[in-house]
Amino acid sequence: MQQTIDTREIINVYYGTTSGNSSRLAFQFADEATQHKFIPKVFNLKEFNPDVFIQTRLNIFFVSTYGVGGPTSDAIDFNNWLQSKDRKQNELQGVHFTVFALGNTKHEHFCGMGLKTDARLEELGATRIFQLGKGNSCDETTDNDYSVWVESGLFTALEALSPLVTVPANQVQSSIYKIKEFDNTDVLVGETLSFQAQKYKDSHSLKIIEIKELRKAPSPGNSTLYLSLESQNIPYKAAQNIGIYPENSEEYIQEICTIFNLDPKYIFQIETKGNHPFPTPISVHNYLKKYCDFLGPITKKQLYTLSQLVDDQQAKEELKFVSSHKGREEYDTNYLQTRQCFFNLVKKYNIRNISLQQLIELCPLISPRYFTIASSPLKNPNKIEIIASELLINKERLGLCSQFLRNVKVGQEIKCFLQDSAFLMPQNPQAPILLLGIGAGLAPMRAFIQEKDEFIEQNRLDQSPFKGPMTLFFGCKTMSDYLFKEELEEYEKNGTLNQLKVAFSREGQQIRITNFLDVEFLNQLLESGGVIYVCGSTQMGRDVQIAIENMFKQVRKVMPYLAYRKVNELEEQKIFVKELWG
Ligand SMILES: Cc1cc2nc3c(=O)[nH]c(=O)nc-3n(C[C@H](O)[C@H](O)[C@H](O)COP(=O)(O)O)c2cc1C
Repeated sequence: MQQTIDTREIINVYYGTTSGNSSRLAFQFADEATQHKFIPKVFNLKEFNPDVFIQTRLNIFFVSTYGVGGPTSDAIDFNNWLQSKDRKQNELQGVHFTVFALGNTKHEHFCGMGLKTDARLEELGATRIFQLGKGNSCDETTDNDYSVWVESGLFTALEALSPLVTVPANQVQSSIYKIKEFDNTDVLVGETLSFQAQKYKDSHSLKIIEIKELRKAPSPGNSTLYLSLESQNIPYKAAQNIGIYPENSEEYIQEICTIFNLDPKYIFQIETKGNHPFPTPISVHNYLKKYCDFLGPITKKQLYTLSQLVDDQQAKEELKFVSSHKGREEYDTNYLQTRQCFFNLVKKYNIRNISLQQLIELCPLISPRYFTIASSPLKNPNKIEIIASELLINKERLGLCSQFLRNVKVGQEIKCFLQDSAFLMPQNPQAPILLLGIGAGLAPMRAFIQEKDEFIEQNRLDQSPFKGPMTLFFGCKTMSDYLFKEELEEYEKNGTLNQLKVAFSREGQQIRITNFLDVEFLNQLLESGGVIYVCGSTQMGRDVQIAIENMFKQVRKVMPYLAYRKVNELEEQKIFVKELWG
């Protein structure tokens, strides 16, 4: 008898992102849609194809807002297409859509891009399936806002539009990818890669020319590496961002191969009707090394699959529960906050029956890790320098990138790409500059100092973007964490830095750099057209924000409720520039 299967329609899931929030939610939605028996297909908006869009009934958009209510760079072409005057009235009739808009209430045009997308789709005749959702990153509630939105009836609305149908099993692509052994006689046809895989393929391979430890007494999790990469004439800017693709270590690769009984030398190709997730033919070893993220935060799709495979009944129930919407709090507290990953759980539950094909469908691609370049191309035209602090997860294992960087060797090439950071040169070259950095947050500050120093060395200070006085306040725990001590002191001695102050938070008087931010000092700096650059932890960013608010309240007598807005205005005018993490 022919086997049948209950299924719903295809849903196209589009996302436009810069820092990954939209893509994370798009993939999370896809996992949840699969559990509701839909067939989701996720696309970055760079891959947006109007013909595919118009022919697909169900569409969901996850779009973030940047600039003045504008799109992310990967969504610019889509936005131009959608907003173009060439669009005809009712051109999108028959298309059904819903939008989840991402933004931050600290910005004036909160969720502007999502709002514009939602309104324009309706204007062109598309039918809204469900009301627009908004995710606010101000207090990091985006994920919760998403959950609340979904729970307010998104799947009920989708299911009402697309009832279950029973079809012969062979008509449904139960899996997006099919694995096929690579046969040398195969004629290779150029594959279309997914957006992320194409980005990886297009990235540079830069050779490591030097690696050294910057701390005097490093220990696991308390180590800061300096890496110098051959820039191969690739033009770069001081304090630009560099995205580095980490790779899994040989020990982990071997362990995964043993657990799932995979032959690392097996070479395979992928058959798919969609885009290829990574370039093939490829060996299992290279797939596991370069692409398979089995150490990242556990996804709901992975938890659901593990619940199907685990033998223990209690574990089965728990995994199923946390993969569902009802279990979202437990998922957050017990799995995300404790940094559980696929690799750990597979070992914990002794799960061995996962095929290569399932692994490819379950594990996302390894994503790039971003660093801010710590050198100036003017001083170092042939090399790009990076400072990388090690990350220890749960006090027991190094993060994927930390492991990768700890094991790389001089001469090895690493995959990376460059992109602009928030640290742009000041608009007014005469502006006094205040640089505030803690730990590896010294990177962009060092790049700017080097840039100024080189202009001075070349006797061209009049052409420099940093003609005004430059001050650096650097924060670290102890004297042994004082990065580039001699170099920074030399910059102060030769006058590149007009002032250098270092705050040791665990030594002597235990001070933080915010202790240096006297309200009168800040007022004077800003009155003389100064610019403040901050790089470090989110907590430090908040502390600096509070120090500036205090200046507005105490010196300029601004009403307390307006002080916060005043600091936001400084941010919008690029007078207060920050790049924060963690
Ligand atoms: C430079 C910059 C500009 C931003 N501009 C806006 C804005 O105009 N309106 C808004 O609502 N959010 C704005 N945001 C907030 C982002 O949209 C929000 O953090 C979002 O969650 C990022 O999503 P992503 O990780 O997918 O890129 C901005 C964020 C940055 C870093």
